[in-house]
Amino acid sequence: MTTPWDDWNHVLKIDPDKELPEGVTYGDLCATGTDAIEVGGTMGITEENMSAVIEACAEHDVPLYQEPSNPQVVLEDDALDGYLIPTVFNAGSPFWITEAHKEWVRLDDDLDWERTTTEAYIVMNPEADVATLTEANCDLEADDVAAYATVAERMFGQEIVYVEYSGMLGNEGVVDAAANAVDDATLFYGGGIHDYDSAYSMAQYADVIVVGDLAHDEGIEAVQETVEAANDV
Ligand SMILES: CC(C)=CCC/C(C)=C/CC/C(C)=C/CC/C(C)=C/COP(=O)(O)OP(=O)(O)O
Ligand SMILES: O=P(O)(O)OC[C@@H](O)CO
Ligand SMILES: [Mg+2]
Repeated sequence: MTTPWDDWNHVLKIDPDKELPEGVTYGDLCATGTDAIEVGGTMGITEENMSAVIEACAEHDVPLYQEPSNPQVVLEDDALDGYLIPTVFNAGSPFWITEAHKEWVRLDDDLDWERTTTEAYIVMNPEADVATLTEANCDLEADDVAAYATVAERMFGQEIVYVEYSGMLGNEGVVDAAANAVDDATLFYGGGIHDYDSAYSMAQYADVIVVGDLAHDEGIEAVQETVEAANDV
């Protein structure tokens, strides 16, 4: 089976709760050469701020995905190419593994399964909002992460395994181990990518690097450098 993310090297994650640098537009971000835009964040996400970003990006020619942090903010919008739904494999509470998902399915009997895919998160930065929210056990060695990645792919049939260091640059050995542990699944890496070299270092192992805060903190040229690195590996 081929999936859109088979061909991706770079994803730009836009947080609807964060501002853009002065003079930067969503259109500029869409035109950085990134392979896809993911709209999502952990805290402060509402239907209003989500739809504002999705509307602004929809006018531009780049694949557009929503990454909802809870069922209440999922938007039905034809401009979206799909929904990437997190499930946190090392969460401390089952709510973030399957329970939020159960509630979503219970409350919506008309889900768009064709456009819905889960992402098997392994959350690694204990300081990140996503770690606090999900009570993730981030005290993991490379072999733990590799085993989670294998469980995600082989036992739970996950197409996307996501090593998430949101807010900090991760450990290359950990990402390498995760890469070696998956076969067909697409490995996403995100966290702390801030320039060409950091992007290149993680793109050596991950199939797709995800760049987030850089777009909000630095702007276009910095993001373009990371796109270049992702495509140079
Ligand atoms: C069932 C549905 C529709 C949703 C549930 C989805 C789940 C399980 C979400 C839990 C994990 C989560 C909140 C993912 C959101 C994406 C993410 C990891 C964003 C990065 O977050 P941080 O960088 O930690 O947070 P901020 O940038 O918001 O501070
Ligand atoms: O914001 P950064 O640290 O780039 O992380 C990107 C992404 O993995 C967050 O979910
Ligand atoms: Mg963040």
